[in-house]
Amino acid sequence: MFSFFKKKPKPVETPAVEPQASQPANRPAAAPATPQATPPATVDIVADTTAQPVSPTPPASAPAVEQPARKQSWTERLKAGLSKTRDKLGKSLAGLFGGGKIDEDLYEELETVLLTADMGMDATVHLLQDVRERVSLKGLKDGSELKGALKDSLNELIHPLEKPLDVSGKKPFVIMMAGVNGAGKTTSIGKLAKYYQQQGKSVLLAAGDTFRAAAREQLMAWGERNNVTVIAQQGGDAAAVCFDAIQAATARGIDIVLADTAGRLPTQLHLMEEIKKVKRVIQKALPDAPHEIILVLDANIGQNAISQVKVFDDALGLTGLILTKLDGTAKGGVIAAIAKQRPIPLRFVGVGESIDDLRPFNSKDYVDALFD
Ligand SMILES: Nc1nc2c(ncn2[C@@H]2O[C@H](COP(=O)(O)OP(=O)(O)OP(=O)(O)O)[C@@H](O)[C@H]2O)c(=O)[nH]1
Repeated sequence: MFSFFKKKPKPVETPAVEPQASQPANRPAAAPATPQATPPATVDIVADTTAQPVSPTPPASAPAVEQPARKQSWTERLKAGLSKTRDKLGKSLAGLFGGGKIDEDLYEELETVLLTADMGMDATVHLLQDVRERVSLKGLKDGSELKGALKDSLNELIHPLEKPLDVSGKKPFVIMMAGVNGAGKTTSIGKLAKYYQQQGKSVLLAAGDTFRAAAREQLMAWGERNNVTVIAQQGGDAAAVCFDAIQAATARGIDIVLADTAGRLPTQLHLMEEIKKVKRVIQKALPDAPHEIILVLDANIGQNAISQVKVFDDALGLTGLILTKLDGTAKGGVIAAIAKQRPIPLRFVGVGESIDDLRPFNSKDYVDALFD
């Protein structure tokens, strides 16, 4: 019934990122279908990959990722990734920071700029109040001095989200992923698996997205290329896949289990019930698991992120967030909205499709990349 494969483990010091191995587990070009309450009548057969050699070429569904001639540093990539938000914010702020008296008109303009960067009303009101206090405390007079005050204020607001995920102390450490369709769960799992592998940790993947056959194949192909065990099941029970994966990880002394789940909208109540069941079954497999429940958010959705965070948090008790696709949006200000309205630790941010484009969130780097 269960089909899983494992490549012979290579030494941990396996050369970090070969061009092929560096590709994230990409989805096929076709848009994902909204999952159905019941699994599709016909399901792609999961090949028994136990004895299959590693394919030297990536599957068609994994588009090539161009490697830059010179590898950019993370700060450079973060800055490049946030360029859309920065352009929008920066252009508007340039007028405000350009000089001139700090007066009510200027505060009004600042309010508009913050709202259009998707910071949301609560965070905007908070930031304005805080900037006003800083201005009066420091006796600032000129608009050009506002930039520093705003940077400090924003950093203070979002800094509490900077809580790197500590995966030590539990073995296996079980991370469960949740989110809407196409948010970037499967891709993030591939990136995280590589991230933890590079730290010398053993990783096992649970292909719990049993609605989208391509997601399972995506994970299996990725696991095969990167010597990571993937537990997959042909058919519809995500909870069973996760249960099986945790048992396998426990038996093999694996450090980290990354459990994928199907994309779902917070309004699809039956699917929200299904994901609660996945969590309960994980708890049955290992009483204190899942140790981390991450909601993966696509930064393009801006303010909608807040309602997603609230519903998934109420259903599952989120312990972390991943914000993907910051590179494709001018809505990077949504982090401030999250910090104000539901401050769940932002474990990682994604600024691109390459394997290195997912990193732990650092509030100062983020603010610097946004303003400088
Ligand atoms: N530009 C950019 N693209 C990203 C990022 N993260 C993920 N993607 C892309 O987003 C698309 C969707 O990613 P998936 O990982 O398949 O999404 P998913 O949440 O697993 O989707 P479902 O299985 O339908 O729930 C893929 O094309 C990814 O390459 C990012 O940080 N930046």
